[in-house]
This record gives sequence, structure tokens and C-alpha cells, in this order.
Amino acid sequence: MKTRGQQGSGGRGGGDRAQRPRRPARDPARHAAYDVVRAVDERDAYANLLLPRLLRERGIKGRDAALATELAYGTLRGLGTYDAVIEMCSDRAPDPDVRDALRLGAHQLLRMRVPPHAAVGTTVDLVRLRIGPGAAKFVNAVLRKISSRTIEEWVPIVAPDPAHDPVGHLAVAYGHPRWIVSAFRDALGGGDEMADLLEADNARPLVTLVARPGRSSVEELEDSGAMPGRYSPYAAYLREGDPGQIEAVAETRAAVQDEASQLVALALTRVPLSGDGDEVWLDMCAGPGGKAGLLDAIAVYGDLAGLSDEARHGGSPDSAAAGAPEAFPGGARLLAADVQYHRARLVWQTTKDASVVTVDGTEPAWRPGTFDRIMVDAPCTGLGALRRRPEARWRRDPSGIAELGRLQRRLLETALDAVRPGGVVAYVTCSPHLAETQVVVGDALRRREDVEQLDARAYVPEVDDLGDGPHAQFWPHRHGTDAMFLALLRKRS
Ligand SMILES: C[S@@+](CC[C@H](N)C(=O)[O-])C[C@H]1O[C@@H](n2cnc3c(N)ncnc32)[C@H](O)[C@@H]1O
Repeated sequence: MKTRGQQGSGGRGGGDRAQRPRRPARDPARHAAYDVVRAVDERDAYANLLLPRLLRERGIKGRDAALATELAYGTLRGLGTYDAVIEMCSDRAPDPDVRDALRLGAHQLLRMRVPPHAAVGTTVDLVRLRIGPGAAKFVNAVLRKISSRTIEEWVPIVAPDPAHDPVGHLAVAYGHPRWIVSAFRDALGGGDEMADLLEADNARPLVTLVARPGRSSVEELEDSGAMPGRYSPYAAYLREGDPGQIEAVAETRAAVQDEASQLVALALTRVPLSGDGDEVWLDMCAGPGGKAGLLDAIAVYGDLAGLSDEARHGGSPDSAAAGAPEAFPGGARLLAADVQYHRARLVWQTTKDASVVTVDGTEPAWRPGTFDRIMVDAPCTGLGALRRRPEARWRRDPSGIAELGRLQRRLLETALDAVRPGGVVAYVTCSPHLAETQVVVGDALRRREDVEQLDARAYVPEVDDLGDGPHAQFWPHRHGTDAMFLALLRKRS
């Protein structure tokens, strides 16, 4: 029996370094990324919660932290594409722990600028340490095959022919489930922009802050290193750093909020009402409180930024017909409701003047015709915010849409009962799926003669390309925002 020192020609004192058993390199970034990908796969963990915790616990900082983030999030986003390539390069189905390592290696080979020898070598080291030598050999062989082609060369091999199956092709090429590609295509009304949309959906979104009027200002956020937003007068982009460290955010005078989320709340406050009174507002599905935080501030202090004359008279072709949006002067109060106690608590923590209640919006605790303005930010599939959670697209399931649709209809119906004649309801989803957006609104309009739909685009005149109306549809590739939907419905006087 040979001892370790006598193995082959490359023993401890020998000259053949290539044959010496290699000690796996210490590689905290890759180990952390692997742990995240495994936890997401194995026990449905949320990457955006787990990764920061692992980085903190393991003291991973700076470039290593950035590498771990890119590895984990990029691998999770691209799973669909990588699995197709891995399948093509494997002679057997890998065990889940091995498959996750292969996904990590494939991401480095196909979408990162890691040199192939480093991508293969570090992944093999990781597998040898975490799983065993047999698996390491298998991973080495598969990754070497993957490294023989670029992603541009693999896609035509592993994806369906775009001429026969354009949706299937896009799904594999851009790492999205097929049903989601299909839903996006239906909502966009065609295929021309699909590649841009899916690419934008694969990019990490900018951290967008909101300076709640009367409580903070964009200038204050600029002093903390942010730059003014593109559309919302209250938005600022933070390119780096932890938003939680900004004083205004820590004090809930400002918050993290996507720009489309700011604009749909702002739009609700800009619609002129008919009849008397504009003092009582309702956010019916308020948790965790992004829109409620902005509505609460505008209700009390008014829309302090207002609109520039240019924005007021520019924007969509219908803005003139609808009447130029006016800045709300303040002096109202917001009631913020959510069916879940812990979500209502978050609203209470982030708002300052709003009354917050735990209420089921479909079984209202208020009398019909109570409110002047109502926000219904309905629970939905969240397909418009896939950029924020890398694994979310693989967790969503189209089977829930019918049930969500029933809830969305009931919430909109009770909101239309709860608004006074001449008042307005904003129906919002963070999803462009037609079954959750236009179909829900269309059904409400068919059922009720006391409701008219306004041209929502006229109330966000700062933004172009919001679709053919009368609703407004935001898109990541057009606006850099989540794919948020807004319909404005007025109860006839
Ligand atoms: C899309 S989220 C709202 C996001 C929130 N408006 C924001 O901007 O931060 C939908 C919310 O509706 C709540 N919800 C679900 N069913 C509800 C119901 N029947 N009545 C009231 N709220 C409900 C959920 O708990 C969830 O917090």
C-alpha cells in the first residue's frame, strides 16, 4: 500500500506540482454564494435576506462581498439557461447539491468575466471540499464541456428555434419561466421589446429613495450621496452604500421606494375631484407602507414639489383633455389598512400621521361613500418586481392567478363602494399580467354604471411611453422602474 508521500511521481518532495493533491483554496465569496444557492434550492430561503446575513456573520466585505453577491444573485436569475446547458453537457442527472455547484460554475463561465481555468478550478475545489472527490471529478468534466462555448454559442443549441417557438426561445435565452415570458408579451402587445425587457429584468435595480414631502427633501438625500431621480420630484437614486445608514431613512422621513410606486401614489393625489371635500383618504392594502408613507406626507403637507409647467402641459396627448394635474395643497388625513397585523405594524412604524388599522378590505369597517381618495395596491403575483428577488421568478406559479383575481375584484369592488361620488380610486398592481390588471378593471367597469375610467397617463405627465391608455403601465426597460400598473376610476357624482 502506498503512503501519501509516495503517491505517483508528485509526492511531497517531488517536482511534479500538477499531480500533487491540491488543497482546496480558501474562497469565502464562492462558499457564501454556494450556501445561498443551496438554501434557496433546498429550503426555499430568500437570497436577499440570507446573503447579507452570511456576509455579516462571516466578515466578508468589499470585493469579496461584491463577488459573492454577483455569484449568488446572477446564478439564481439565470438558473433556467444554465440548467439547459448543464443538461446538454452531462451524461446523468446531477444530485441537487452537485447541480447547484454546476450552476455556480456555469454562471461564472457564461456570464461573468472569470477566466475559464479559474471558474472551473474554484468550483471543483469547492465541490471537493463540500461534497467529495467523486463529485469534483464529475463537475470538472461538465464544466470543461460548458467552457468550450460562449453563451451566445450555447443559446441556439439549447433553446427552441425562435422561428417556431419565440416564447420558449426567450425563456431559455433570458432565464425566465415560459409562462412569465408569455404574460409579459401579452401585456406589451407584441414581441419587439421582449429582449430589452427581459434583459432589464435580469439587471439589479438602482436603489431608489423617496424624500417624503414636509419631512425630508431630495436636497437632503443628495447631501447623503444620492442623485435626483428622473421622474418623481421626490425620488433620489443611491448608487452605493446602505440606505439604512442615511439619517432621513433611519428616521422614516425618507424611505426606499421604487419610482413607479411613488408616481402611482402621486397620481392619485393629483386627480381633481368633483363635489365637496378632500380630507379623508384610504390606503386599503397598505403593508408594508411604501405608498402609505408618501400618501400620509402629501395628505398632511401637500404635494410640495408640484409639477413644472412643462410637465403639466407636456406628457401624454390626453393630458390637456383630462385637465392639467394640480398639486394637492394638504390638509387631509390617511387611514391605512392591511389584513395582516404584522404588515399593518410596519405601516404604523413608517408613517407619522396616518391612522393604521388591521382590517380585511373585503369586509370593510367603514360606511359606503366615506373616502375622497382610495389606493387599492392589490396583492398580486409581483411579476413586475422580479428584479428585486433573484429567485422569485422560479417560485411564482400561474395557478394562483385565478384566486388572486377573485381577491383583486372584491377589493376593487369594496373600494368603489367606499369612495364618495366624485371621489377617485387608484387600482394598482406590481404586475403587468393582464389577468390582474386590465381584466380586473374591465370587469369592474362592466359591472358598475357609477364608475368612469380616467386617463391615468395624464396624471403622470413627466413619464412617456406608458402605453395606449387609459391605464398607465410602467416597464423596467422603458422607465427603469418596476412594471407597475395604474388605473384611475372616478365614482360618478
Ligand atoms: C402589494 S402589497 C401592498 C404594498 C404597499 N401598498 C406598499 O406600497 O408598500 C398588498 C398588501 O395587501 C394586503 N392584503 C391582502 N389581502 C387583503 C385584504 N383582504 N384586505 C386588506 N389588505 C389585504 C397584503 O397583506 C399586502 O400587505
